[in-house]
Amino acid sequence: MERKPLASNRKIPVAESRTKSVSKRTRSPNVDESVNEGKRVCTDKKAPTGLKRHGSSSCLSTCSVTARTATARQTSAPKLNSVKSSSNLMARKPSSRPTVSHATSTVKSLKPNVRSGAVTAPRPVQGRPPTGASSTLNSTVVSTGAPKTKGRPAWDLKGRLQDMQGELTGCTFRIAHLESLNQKLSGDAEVKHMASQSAVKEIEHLKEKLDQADLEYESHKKKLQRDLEDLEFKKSSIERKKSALEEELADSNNQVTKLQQLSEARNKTIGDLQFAIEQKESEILGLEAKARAHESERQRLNNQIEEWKKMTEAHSKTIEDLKLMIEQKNSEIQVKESRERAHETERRRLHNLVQELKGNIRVFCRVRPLLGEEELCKGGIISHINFPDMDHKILELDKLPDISVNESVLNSTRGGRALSKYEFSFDKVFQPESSQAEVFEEISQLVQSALDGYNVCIFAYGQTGSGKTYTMEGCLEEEDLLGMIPRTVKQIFTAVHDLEGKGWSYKFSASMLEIYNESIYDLLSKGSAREEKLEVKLMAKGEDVHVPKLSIVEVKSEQQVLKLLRNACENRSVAETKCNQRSSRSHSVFQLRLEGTNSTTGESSKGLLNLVDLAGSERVKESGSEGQRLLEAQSINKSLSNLGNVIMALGNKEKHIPYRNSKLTYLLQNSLGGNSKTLMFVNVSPKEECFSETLNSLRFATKVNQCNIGTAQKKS
Ligand SMILES: Nc1ncnc2c1ncn2[C@@H]1O[C@H](COP(=O)(O)OP(=O)(O)OP(=O)(O)O)[C@@H](O)[C@H]1O
Repeated sequence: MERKPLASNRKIPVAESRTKSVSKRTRSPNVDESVNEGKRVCTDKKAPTGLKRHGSSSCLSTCSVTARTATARQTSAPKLNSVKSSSNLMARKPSSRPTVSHATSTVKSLKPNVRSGAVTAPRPVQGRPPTGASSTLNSTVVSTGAPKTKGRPAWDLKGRLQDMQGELTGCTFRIAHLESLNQKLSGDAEVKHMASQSAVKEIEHLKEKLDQADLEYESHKKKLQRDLEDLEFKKSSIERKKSALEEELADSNNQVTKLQQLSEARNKTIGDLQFAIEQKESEILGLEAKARAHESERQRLNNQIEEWKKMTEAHSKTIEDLKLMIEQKNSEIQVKESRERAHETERRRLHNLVQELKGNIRVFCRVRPLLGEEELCKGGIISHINFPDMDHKILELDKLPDISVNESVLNSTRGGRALSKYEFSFDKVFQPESSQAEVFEEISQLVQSALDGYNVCIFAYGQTGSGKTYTMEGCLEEEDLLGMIPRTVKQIFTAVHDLEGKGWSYKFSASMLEIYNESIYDLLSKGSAREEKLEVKLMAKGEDVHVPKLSIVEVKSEQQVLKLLRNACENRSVAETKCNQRSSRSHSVFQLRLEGTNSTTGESSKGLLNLVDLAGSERVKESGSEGQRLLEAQSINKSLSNLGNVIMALGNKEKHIPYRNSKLTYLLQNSLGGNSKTLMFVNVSPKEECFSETLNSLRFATKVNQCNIGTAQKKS
C-alpha cells in the first residue's frame, strides 16, 4: 500500500528550523538578532497552526520590544552602541538590573561629547515625531543649550561653574530619564525573556509531540508495512488457494464428467442387468418346472435303480465268470505273443535268407525322364533305351549310328534299319515314369535288414545329371518327391514304433560327410570345422571304422533327421559356390547307426545304414578336363574304379581286399563285403548324347551285379 505524504511533513522542517532559531535565540539572546528574528517570525505566514498562536504572541511581544528598541534607538541615536550593549547585557542576564553606576558609565562615555559640545540632537525618525522618553531627552538636551564655554573667559570660573552645574543638571536629568528607560527596557526584556522561555517550552513541547508523532508515524508506518506484507502474503496465499481451488474445480469437473459417464454406463448396465434378471427369473421359473419334472424323474429312476441293483447282483456273478475267462485268454495271448516273437525271429531269418538268395550285392537301374528342353527333341521320346521285359529287369540300349563303341553287340532290325543293341540285366530296372515311392518299395526290405542288425550300403552311381541326388535325397520339401534317404528314415521310425510293442527299443545316431578330392569333410559342422579334412580310422581289427571329429548326432525323430539333411544340403551348396559344381564332383555319405535291444527276449542288434550319392562318373579322357577339373576327375575315377576293384575282389574271394586304396572304400569297409548288404542304383540319363557314359555306367553296374560277395553276417 502506497503511503500518502502527510501535510505536516512538509511543515516540519520549517517548524524545526524555527524551533532551532528560537532555541538559538534563547541560548544567545541578542536584541538585534531578536528584533530581526522577531520580524522574520512575524512575517512567516507558513508557520504551523499550532505554532501560530504561540508564535503570534511571541511575535507581538517581540514586535513591541522591537518598537521600543527602535524608539530607544531613535532617542539615543548618538549613543546607540551604548544602549545596544545595555540591552545585550540585559538580554544575556535577564535577572540583572541596570545600575546607576552603569548608567553613570554611560553618562561618562557621553561626557567627552558634552565637554566638546559635539552632542547633537538626535535626528528624528523620518515621518514620525520623537515620542516618549526620547522626545523628553531631546528636549532636555535642547533645553540645556549649547555649551557656552567658548563664550566665557578662563577666569570666569563662576560662569563656567554655572555652565557645568547646568550641564550636570542636564546629565542628571538624562540619567534619571535613562534609568527610567532602563527599567522599562528591563521589564520589556523580562517579558520578552519569559515569552521566549514559554515559546521555548512550547517549542520543546511541540518537538516532543513531533518526535512522538514521528515515532507514532514510524510505528504506524511499520505496522502498515507489516499489514501490507501480511495482506500481500494473504493475497498470494489466497491466489494460491484460488489456483488450487480452480484446479480442484477442474478436477471436480472432470470427475463429474467421468461420474456422469460412469453413471450412464451403470445405468445401462443396470438396465442390462434388469433385463438379464428378468430373463433369469423366467429361466428360474422354467428351471423350477424342470426341477419338478426331474423330481418325478428321480422318483422313477430310484425305482429303476432298485431294479438295477437286483440286476447288478446277477451281473456280478457273470463278471466273476468273465474274469476267469479273461485270465484264461491272457495266458493264451502270452503264448501267442511268445509264438509271434519266435515268428519275428524266424521272419528275420527267412528275410535274410531271401536277401542271400537274391545276392548280397544287388543292382537297380533307374532311367530318369527327359526334362524341360530335352523333351522338345524327338518329341519327348527316348528312342535309344528300351525296356523289353515285363519283369522290369532288362534294359536295351540301341547303338547309335554315329557312336562307335568297341563292344560286341546284339544285331537286330527296327523299322527296316539294322541296329546294334546292348542288353543289360539287373535286379530291377526302373523306367522314367517310376515314382520315388515305387523305387523305395524295392529297397525297403534292405532298410528292414539294417533294423535287424545288418550293415547296409546303398549307392547311387552314374554320370552327372543322371538323377543320383534325385534318387537318394529327392526334394525334401515335397512328400511325393522324397528320395531314398528320407523315406528310409521314415520307414525306420515307423518300424521302430511297431517293434516297441514286441519289446524292442532303439537308439539312432546320424552323420553326414563328403569326400572331395580324396579328402573327408563333415557336412554337419559349420565354420572352420566345415573346412577341416578328416581321416578314417579303424578302431580294432574286425571292428567298425570311424572318423574322429565327425559330427555324430543322436536322432529321435524323422523331423530331426530331415533337419540334419537340410543343413547338410545347405553346407554342400555353400561349398559349391567356392568350388564350381563341387556337389557333382564329390561323394556324399549319409550314415545312420541303429542299436536295438529287446528287453523281453534279451536280443540285441547293431546295424549301420550307408546311403551314398557318388560323384559323377564321367571319364577323364572324354571330358577333356584340365587343372582343378582334371584333379577332381582323377580323384573320382580313382575312388570309383577302386570301388569296382573292391567289389571284384570280394566277388573273387580274394584274400586282400583293397579297401584302403581310396577314402570311400576305406570308410565303407564294414559295409562292403561279407558282413553287409549292398545295393547299387545305376542312374541313366535319357539323353542320346550321353550314350557313351550311359554305356560305361551300365557296364560297371553289370560287373558289380555279377559279383557274389558272400553271406551277410548279422551283428549283435
Ligand atoms: N526320376 C526323375 N524324375 C524327375 N526328374 C529327375 C529324375 N531324376 C533326375 N531328375 C532331375 O534331373 C536333374 C539332375 O538330377 P540330379 O541332380 O539328381 O543328377 P545327379 O546325377 O545327382 O547329378 P550330379 O552328379 O551333378 O549331382 C535334376 O533337376 C533332377 O530333379
